[in-house]
Amino acid sequence: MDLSWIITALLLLFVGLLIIYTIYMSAEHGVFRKLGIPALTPIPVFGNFLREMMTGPFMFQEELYRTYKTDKVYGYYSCKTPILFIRDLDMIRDIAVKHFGNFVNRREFQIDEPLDHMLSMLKDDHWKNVRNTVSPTFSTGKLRRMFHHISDSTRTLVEHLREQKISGKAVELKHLVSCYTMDVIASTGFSVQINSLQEKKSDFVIKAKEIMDAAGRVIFASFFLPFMNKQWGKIGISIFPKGPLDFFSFFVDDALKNRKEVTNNGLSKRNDFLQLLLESEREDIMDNDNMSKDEAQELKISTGRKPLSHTDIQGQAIIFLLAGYDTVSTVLSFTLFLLAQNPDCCSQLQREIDDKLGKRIPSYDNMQDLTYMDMCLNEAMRLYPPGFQLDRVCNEDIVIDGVLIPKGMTVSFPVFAIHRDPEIWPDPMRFDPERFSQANKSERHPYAHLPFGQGPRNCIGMRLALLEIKVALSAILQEMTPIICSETVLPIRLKFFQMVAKDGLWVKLTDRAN
Ligand code: HEM
Repeated sequence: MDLSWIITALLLLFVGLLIIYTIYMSAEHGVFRKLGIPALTPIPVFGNFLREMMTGPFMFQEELYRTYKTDKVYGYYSCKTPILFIRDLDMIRDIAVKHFGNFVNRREFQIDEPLDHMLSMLKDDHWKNVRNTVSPTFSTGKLRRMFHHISDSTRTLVEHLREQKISGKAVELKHLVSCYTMDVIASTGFSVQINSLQEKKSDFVIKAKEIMDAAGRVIFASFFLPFMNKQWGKIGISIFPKGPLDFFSFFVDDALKNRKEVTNNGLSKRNDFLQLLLESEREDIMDNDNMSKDEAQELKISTGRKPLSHTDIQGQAIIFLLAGYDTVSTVLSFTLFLLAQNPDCCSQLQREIDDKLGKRIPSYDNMQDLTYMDMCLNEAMRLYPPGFQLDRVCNEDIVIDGVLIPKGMTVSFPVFAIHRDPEIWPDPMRFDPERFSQANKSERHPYAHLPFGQGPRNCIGMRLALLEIKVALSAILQEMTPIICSETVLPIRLKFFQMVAKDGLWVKLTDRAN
């Protein structure tokens, strides 16, 4: 055959595929017009994705929130997928709580096993079963038993900060605090003792970071090649880096094997997340001698619970790592930074700590009555919420408050924009913990503040997260004060796609005595 024929045939094939791809990617681009919902005008294939990428998700969310100021809901297209933003707080409540049964699942992303078994990704009854099984891990009794792990990691962090304070050097809070949260996860999750501040070469730290850095690739694959979802594995391509995933899968398998031997030999058990997952494999958990009556009761309530599969267990071990690392370090580092910027609030918080704790090492019980600390944390999470956009997928046509939401539609809560809405939060960029006093709170819509989401699918790790943050914050502020310094860059500018300060969160630490 003549070469020019081959080239023409290939060209035609390419153009044909391009047309099919364009039609496929743009097939749903008229949905908001049909529903009579205001929306951005999409361009073929990309929808409004390019605009979102150019503006960055934070600014994009705020821009739309301002544009559709008078609308309860409005839409945009994330490549192929229509996304319905819900601006109205009553509607958010209805979706997250009242009609939860119709909005159980989240938007699907392309991920490989065992990541597709992580709680955050599971659907319907599978999600319900795993959530019921994992929930007791975060009960008071369990958190109390994990507390010494948190205490130990806090001591390491404070010792390091003390050295920095003495040297008079500026510190970048996000980096330091991330090392702390990695240590806490390794110990509370897996009873692995690491010191990330010293051992930067620890396999655990390196592999965990590699997994977390792969998020961009997952988004790209899911948005532009949605028809390939679930197909990558079949053609031998792993969207997530295979090495670190295997590392964690083997790590979990190995730990589970050892634990089973310990249990079978009647030796004493570990108090960590992995141990609880292991126990969930067994159906005789109600008679487990390692549980308090309350905890056993909590489990009994979840009747019909099936034991978790091995892949389920691997998935939960990995989500424990992914969900608990960056979120906690973001909140803790921004809170310390905002306190450095607002010395009056910092002094008030230190007075509360002095009052409730004195110089004692923070204990589990002390953490429950630090009300001003709760107010500071809530205010920091208002300004810098790690979960800045939350979504649910509608599983049956439903009309809420006069708006028809069709089956399959992804609805999204614009948390970042709601948290900075001047009509809800006057002078929104000002750090003002008083916004969370009982009196001020009672005057506001309860769904105006959503740092941990809402309803049955909210953050399962909230209590552990707050405990970690409060213990570290108390121990640091008991003996030192963060202050802004010549290295501090203000105002805070966020990275394009992450809740991370572009220029770092630089402060100096001074002695309380000064
Ligand atoms: C300050 C730290 C944290 C923040 C701000 C945070 C925030 C969130 C948010 C906003 C959601 C989505 C909720 C929704 O859709 O309504 C979520 C879900 C989740 N979080 Fe957290 N989180 C934090 C720490 C943690 C920790 C420490 C863990 C576990 C160790 C954890 C585990 C999870 C899991 C498993 C889900 C998915 C729950 C489900 O789908 O049922 N989070 N988190």
